[in-house]
Amino acid sequence: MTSSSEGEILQVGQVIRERWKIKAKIGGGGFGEIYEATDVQNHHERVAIKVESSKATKQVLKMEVAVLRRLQGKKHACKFYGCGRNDKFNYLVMSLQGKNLADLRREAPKQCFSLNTAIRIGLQILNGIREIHSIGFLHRDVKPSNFAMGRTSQTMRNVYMLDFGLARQYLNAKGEIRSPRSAAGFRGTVRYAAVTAHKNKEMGRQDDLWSLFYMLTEFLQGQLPWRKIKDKDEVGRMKDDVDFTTLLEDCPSELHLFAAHLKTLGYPDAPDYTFLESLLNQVIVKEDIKWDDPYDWENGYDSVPNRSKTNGNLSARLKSHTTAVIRDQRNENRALDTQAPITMGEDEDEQTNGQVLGGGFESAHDKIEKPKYKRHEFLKPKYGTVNLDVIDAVNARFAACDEDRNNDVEVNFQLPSSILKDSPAIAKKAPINKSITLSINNRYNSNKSKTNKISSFDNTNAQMDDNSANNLRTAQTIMSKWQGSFDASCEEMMDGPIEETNHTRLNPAFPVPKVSLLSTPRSIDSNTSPGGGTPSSPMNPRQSPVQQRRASRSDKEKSTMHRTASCGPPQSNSIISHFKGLINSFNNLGVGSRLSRTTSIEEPQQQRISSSRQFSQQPEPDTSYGVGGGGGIRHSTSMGVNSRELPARTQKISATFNAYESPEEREKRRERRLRRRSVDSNNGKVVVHNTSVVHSIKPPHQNIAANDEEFRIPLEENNKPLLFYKRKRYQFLNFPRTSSTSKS
Ligand SMILES: Nc1ncnc2c1ncn2[C@@H]1O[C@H](COP(=O)(O)OP(=O)(O)OP(=O)(O)O)[C@@H](O)[C@H]1O
Repeated sequence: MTSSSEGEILQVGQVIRERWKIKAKIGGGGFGEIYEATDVQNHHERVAIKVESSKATKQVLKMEVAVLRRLQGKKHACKFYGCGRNDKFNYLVMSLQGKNLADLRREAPKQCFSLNTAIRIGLQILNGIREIHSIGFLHRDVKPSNFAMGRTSQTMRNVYMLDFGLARQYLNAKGEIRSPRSAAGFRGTVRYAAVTAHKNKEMGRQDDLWSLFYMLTEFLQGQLPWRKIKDKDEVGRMKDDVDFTTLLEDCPSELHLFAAHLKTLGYPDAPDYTFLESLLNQVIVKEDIKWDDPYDWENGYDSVPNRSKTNGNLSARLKSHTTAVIRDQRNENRALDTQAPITMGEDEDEQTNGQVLGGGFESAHDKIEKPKYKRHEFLKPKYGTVNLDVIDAVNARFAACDEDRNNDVEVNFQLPSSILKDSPAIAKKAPINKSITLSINNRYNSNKSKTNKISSFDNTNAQMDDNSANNLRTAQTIMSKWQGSFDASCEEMMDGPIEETNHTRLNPAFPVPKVSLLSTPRSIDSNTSPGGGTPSSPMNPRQSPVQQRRASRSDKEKSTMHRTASCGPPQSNSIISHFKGLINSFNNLGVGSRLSRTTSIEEPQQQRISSSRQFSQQPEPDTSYGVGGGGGIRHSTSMGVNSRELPARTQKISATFNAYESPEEREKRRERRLRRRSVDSNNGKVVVHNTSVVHSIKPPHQNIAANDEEFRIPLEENNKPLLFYKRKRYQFLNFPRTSSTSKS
């Protein structure tokens, strides 16, 4: 134990909330500091207090509190006594436990436990993991230092699970498995993390159990082959290619079966905890282990065999195999990397080298070397180097942010008759109105049910998707890939109540039968332009690097997406352009553009009529916005299709956004737009009516690539390419930390 000193969050003798008096610092991990304290209001009961600085970039204590509260009453959870915050720190008060398993193993002469101890401890950990899974969470940092033995005579043989700072909810409020993100940052501790984590994939329940498997192996063998290896990716490759026969040499054969079961499990699969438990129980029976036997540390490690010696150097024996694999796979595995900063928990005892660290604290060296999680920053990509998986992860984040917010946007697309003619499937689905409704942000909930609220979880960092049924997962994933473009700012969503404003909820002007549109730009690209990069694609000339990467994804990747093209046959380029234009417009809105936009796309012969009827802006006094001073205009708000007044052949997409814009800004924008359009204007193809721009659409059979400009709804006022918006959207992820609130 170390006493707290200057520079640490709490000082010895300090009393928190007139109740908990700090006695000593007993631990300090990557995310906080642990102190022993006494409860001066309750017979000086000894408690543990975990604190994190309120200025810490990683605020994990709220998650810890949320999980620990839900675990109350479970056998392997500490008692929760209270929590709170002040301007300096956040704290969590819980029951004080004894030594953690990492320390206990290090104290053993050969850094390993007897089979007797390892299996019984393993069984308890298995049950602890089962408990946290039963409340809908993954631990994601299962490792020896996150399990401690009880401290009192009643609890000293019980294992307690600690540290829920990296926990993640895998069930939604309906008890359904949340859709996996196709990319997730590395979470956990390199030595014990499952291969899934190394691959930046969404972790499932089986991954906590893989960590238990590595723990058990280390308990028995005294080391893991990748113990000395710092490189996360290399460790991941070693785990992926490990020879289990060598790894589990001299271990009970049941451990092979343990691993074999885990290998059969994917993200959504429920592990067979009972089977795994029975495997460990078989060892207990086979080895005649008694539950009352002392644990190794209780009898001074007398019963610990010299396993490490009989096993020789496990790392060395496995090394030649894995090195060869590493060389072969190095390039291939680079594809697993995301551009986002990868952070990781570090090996807990890499520096111990077989020695026991006093009190089990991290050395200063550990602390310097230990990379810190950047929980909210890991998705922030470098400009221009975003890969698709990161985009998917971002979209998942956005999905998490829009929980129960009324920010859904619905757009009705009136399809050009030429397309309907070419696409009987669409025509069949929307026989009367020839419309497609695209629900934006209301992802996965085509029935618009909003029952996925997880109301009791407002005050934590948990990320919750409101995605629902498993059988919709494919569609959900697809929708998220596209619809992420429409999400509003996380900042806005996370920072307290949202007023439902017109610009966050746009209703269709005329409700029409809804048809889900599940084909993504990616699949559209592949349909219309195999390879995604042919010059004939109308999108191609302006494809951002992200789009190009998207288009050039390998066939293998594409096939694993199980894309659903519910719109039937490949669609005409013009409708794709319409959608893309709308996406771009929404992007503008999403990044907080103050532009007012009234845009119409319609057939040439109708453009003047419709523009005058439909798209004239409706100035209103600038009273309700109260920003930007007087003289601003609040524009009308509507989005949808209105073809009632128009002749039957007119097909149009209209989008009018409600946003503030001063007259000067509007005028400047108009001038810029005119400059941009001057060429086309000369051909009479673009008509500027008032402040509305009406673009003519060429019939699909014409060479639209050459006239791509015509098909684009104006983008941002500086006409930056799409990537600009993508980048802006990522910036939302860097939202300022919301201040935590006391839960006590
Ligand atoms: N309730 C407790 N009783 C006794 N010791 C505790 C308790 N909670 C934590 N500790 C000790 O503090 C150490 C670090 O705790 P914890 O894992 O919660 O912090 P952390 O900052 O998340 O650490 P890391 O990043 O290394 O996982 C534990 O290994 C354990 O030894």
